[in-house]
Amino acid sequence: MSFLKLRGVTRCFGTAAALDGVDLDAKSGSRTAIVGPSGCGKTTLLRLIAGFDQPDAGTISLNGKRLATAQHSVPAHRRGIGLVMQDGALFPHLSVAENIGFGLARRADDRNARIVELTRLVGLDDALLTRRPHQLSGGQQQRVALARALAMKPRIMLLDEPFSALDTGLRAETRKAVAALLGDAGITAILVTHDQEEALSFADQVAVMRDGRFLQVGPPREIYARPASAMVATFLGDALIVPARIEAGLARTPLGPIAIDDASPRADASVVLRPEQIVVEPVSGAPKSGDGPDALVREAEFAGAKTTMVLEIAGQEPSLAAAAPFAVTVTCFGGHRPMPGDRVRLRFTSAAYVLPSMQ
Ligand SMILES: Nc1ncnc2c1ncn2[C@@H]1O[C@H](COP(=O)(O)OP(=O)(O)OP(=O)(O)O)[C@@H](O)[C@H]1O
Repeated sequence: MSFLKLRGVTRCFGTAAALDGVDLDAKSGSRTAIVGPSGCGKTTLLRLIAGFDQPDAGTISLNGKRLATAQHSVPAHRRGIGLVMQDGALFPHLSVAENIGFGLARRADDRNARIVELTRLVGLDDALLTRRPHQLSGGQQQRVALARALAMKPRIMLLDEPFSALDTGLRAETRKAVAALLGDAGITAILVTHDQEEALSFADQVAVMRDGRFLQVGPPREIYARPASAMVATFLGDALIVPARIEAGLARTPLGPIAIDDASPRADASVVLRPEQIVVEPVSGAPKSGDGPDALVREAEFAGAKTTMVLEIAGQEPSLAAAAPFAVTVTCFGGHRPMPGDRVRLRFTSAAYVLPSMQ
């Protein structure tokens, strides 16, 4: 059963709808990531769930009880919802211990023991308890913010880009630690992020948002492999999207015929290939069966494990409305690191996915 349930949640500022009829179901103990471009409504949604703002229409329910409608709103402090923000929002004049214990009863006998317990729970050393927030690293500050939120024993933890100020290594490490901790405590988490990798690795449910609506909601593997539209495909990672005519179980494309997932014949379609399905090799000898087209490397941006290239390919399917020569941007991983001017051959290692929608 759904623990957190949103139905038709709408919030307008002036005439513009920041949220436009959002539905969401999150099971108890699950982790949902909301991902989308800047200004699409992610923070507005978290603020409504937290109780800092009220919907103009729709309902927000938690465990079968209504938290908010346009007419009624349970105050934020009665919702049992924790919130961790991008910058941690720690109180700068308080020590780490005072920050963590902020919401705990001052006179409680076990206050200090609970602060130490929470400190250890988030992987911090007790020695940091006397420090002020500015004497901590960004990652340590985020863990203190998390401990402070956990102290209130929330039923739901809302995380608004909590890792974005951290550098890459620390970010991945903190994210993993937080996911494990929330999982162990059985706390339902809603994470807002710009970062698709973060969304896919953190969550068991990803919601892709645009212009105040969810374009697609689903498990990370499903939504990555079977995006509902080109926008979802490109938002969740690098994608090569090519126009296609689907016939006889194959996609006829400007890159030549490409094997596809099962799909019915269609004159006007698009297929998606992810970088891990594309091998870029030096041209050697005649093409073998199953090889893709040869191409000229126009641009190549080397970024360590991956190289992103603009390739020029002699259009192979003149009936498709794609300019010949056809230019594609391809990201590939692997040992071959082509340079501009090189000739390369493409090979697709698994079937492409036919997008259900042309948008
Ligand atoms: N208090 C407000 N008054 C007027 N407009 C607002 C208000 N809060 C948000 N908006 C508008 O609502 C839309 C959604 O904003 P929101 O902050 O939810 O987006 P976001 O997806 O969190 O963006 P970002 O990723 O940049 O933080 C934006 O167009 C924003 O300008």
